[in-house]
Amino acid sequence: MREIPSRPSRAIHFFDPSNAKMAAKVPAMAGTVDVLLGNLEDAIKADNKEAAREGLVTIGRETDFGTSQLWTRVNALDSPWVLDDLTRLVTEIGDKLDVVMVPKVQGAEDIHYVDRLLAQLEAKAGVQRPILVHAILETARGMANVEEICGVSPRMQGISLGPADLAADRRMKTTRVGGGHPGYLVRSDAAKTDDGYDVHGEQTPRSTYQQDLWHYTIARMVDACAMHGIFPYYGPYGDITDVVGCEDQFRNAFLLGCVGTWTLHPKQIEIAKRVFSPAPEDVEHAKRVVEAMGDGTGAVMLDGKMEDDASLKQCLVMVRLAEQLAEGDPELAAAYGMKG
Ligand SMILES: CC(C)(COP(=O)(O)OP(=O)(O)OC[C@H]1O[C@@H](n2cnc3c(N)ncnc32)[C@H](O)[C@@H]1OP(=O)(O)O)[C@@H](O)C(=O)NCCC(=O)NCCSC(=O)C[C@](C)(O)C(=O)O
Ligand SMILES: [Mg+2]
Repeated sequence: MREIPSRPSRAIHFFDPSNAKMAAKVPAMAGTVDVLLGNLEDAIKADNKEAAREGLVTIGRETDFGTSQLWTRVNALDSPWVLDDLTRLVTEIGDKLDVVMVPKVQGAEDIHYVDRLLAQLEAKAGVQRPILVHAILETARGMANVEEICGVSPRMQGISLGPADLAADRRMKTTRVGGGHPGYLVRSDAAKTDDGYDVHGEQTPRSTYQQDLWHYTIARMVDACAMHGIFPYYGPYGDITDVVGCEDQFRNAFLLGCVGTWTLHPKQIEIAKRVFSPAPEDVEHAKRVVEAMGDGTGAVMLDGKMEDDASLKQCLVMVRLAEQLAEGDPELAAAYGMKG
């Protein structure tokens, strides 16, 4: 495989295959979510690890996933479960499994190990197409090695941010699973008063703006992925009830270059699909720029703004993403004025 297939993956929807109620919902979700991910790692009770693995084997065998991809998140490489996770899943449902997500990746050696093991198991099981690998960025060492991790194997499909483990490993002082923090802010300067500076804002209030705790991490992850032609994703937004904060965090990641995010609860799926599909008005504008730029060289004025070779490239990113999403979604195709 020379190029990682680019398929829509706006929402990577997590489910617990050992939870009968959740598992029962999966067949009906197939075809409506870009990625369905059977989670075996954190959030699955230790006593349920085997039930989750076997539950995923059953779901994998019995479900017609339609246009959805099937991914899994296996247990960590230093856990007692991962060897059985990989062995059982590849030999039983390897032909259905698109991507294996590996948690707590520290460096190239972790991906080498998974790559070799997958190759051995695929050969043993007669799986005809390579199963791809996705790493979660959730340790400081993984972060320091992110460029190397992205380029270490032709199986590397992408990287997601793991904000909870990463925060703990870095000793950040947030206890939230992703999202911002009200204490991480900047404050405007104090106003000058006759007797000095009004540092307490008693006469002139000092405005504050919350900043994005994850900006550096996501931006660096996006660069590392782009450099190696693989795909970056935001991760979980743990405050399920805060749909507004969730949408904002997802959109920041979309604007910075991420192609998708995780969804932990059904109500986050619609948010992810909306945010990671470009807005129809942005696609419309991008199409007008492409049209106006003719052979793609030189500079033109459109609505009072300069457009040139570089802005044309920005617009092509938007148009190509819209085309890809329109292909499988008649509603989006209509909104974008494209062929479905
Ligand atoms: C948050 C929880 C406990 C709330 O679960 P709940 O049952 O309390 O929620 P609910 O609102 O009452 O659920 C409504 C209905 O939706 C169902 N439901 C609920 N969730 C799902 C789902 N995902 N997929 C399919 N169905 C779902 C649920 O079964 C229920 O069905 P019902 O109407 O028939 O009673 C639950 O949604 C859940 O367990 N979600 C997945 C959590 C998960 O996978 N966490 C791990 C990823 S984040 C992580 O690991 C960190 C990271 C990256 O590693 C790092 O930053 O370090
Ligand atoms: Mg984690």
